[in-house]
Amino acid sequence: MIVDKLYKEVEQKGHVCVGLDTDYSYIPNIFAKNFSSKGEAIYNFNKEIIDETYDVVTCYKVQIAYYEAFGIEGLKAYSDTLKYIKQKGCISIADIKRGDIAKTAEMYAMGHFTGDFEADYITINPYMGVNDSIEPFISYVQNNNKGLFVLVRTSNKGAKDFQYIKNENCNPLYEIVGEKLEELAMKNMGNCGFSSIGAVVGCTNNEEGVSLRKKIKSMFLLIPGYGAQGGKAEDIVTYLVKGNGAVVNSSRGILLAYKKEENGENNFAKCARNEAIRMRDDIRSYID
Ligand SMILES: O=c1ccn([C@@H]2O[C@H](COP(=O)(O)O)[C@@H](O)[C@H]2O)c(=O)[nH]1
Repeated sequence: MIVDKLYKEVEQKGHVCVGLDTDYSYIPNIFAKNFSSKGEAIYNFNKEIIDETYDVVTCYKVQIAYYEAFGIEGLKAYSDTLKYIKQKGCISIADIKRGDIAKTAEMYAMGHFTGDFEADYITINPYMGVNDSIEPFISYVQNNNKGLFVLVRTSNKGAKDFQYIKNENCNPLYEIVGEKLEELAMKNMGNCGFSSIGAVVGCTNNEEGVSLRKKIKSMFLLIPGYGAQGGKAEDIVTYLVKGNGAVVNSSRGILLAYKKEENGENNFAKCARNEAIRMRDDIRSYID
């Protein structure tokens, strides 16, 4: 199962997931001017970042919004980036946050687990219910070595608007969602002790982190919120199980690391590498 590969990569390379949220405005002019289109510049920027980081990070999360925003050429850059991640032998997470009725979800599954936009993992929004939002993806998990990260508790401030609403027993919605998903996760376990059905849990609101982790024991976590959103390494440890069981995304923190260095524009990929190593070691320093 794909989760076994992810687990092994974390063992070997740490917890860092590089977020390729490649806003065209992030690309230094000195680099972008070598390309005839924005899409080409975005893809080649990603390629440089991947080449400089793939030996020190575990996976790449490609946020589709940044590519859709540039239409067809953006989607070509998206597709080429996913293919390049695969060519380097790395794991890709397509952050697409899809959720719809079952028939439509079947098409999302086909669209993002096969063909031009094929990724190893995708992110799913469970709001429309298990049968519709999640079931249509399960056959790919079981038969095609694919994985899901389902939104459970997100990293943004607005998470509190709905996800923290409590039922009559004082259980917040995110916990109820987590418990339901855990049942499904337990039916799709890898050999590493985690499931290929994982959860997105932000590291910015951690008050009930320990109790949430206990309720979703089998789920491998994708943790956004580190760095630019204020999440810290000490917040991550709550979600690890024997030092494994989660990858931690940083997008702006890594892609824009060059802005903090003198002459960084000429060495943006090297700066990304240094930041990825710093982040990896920062997280490791909290694991005993
Ligand atoms: O709860 C969530 C779920 C997804 N995201 C995504 O992660 C990255 C975060 O980017 P940073 O620049 O490291 O803040 C981005 O793609 C979000 O769409 C999230 O932030 N929170």
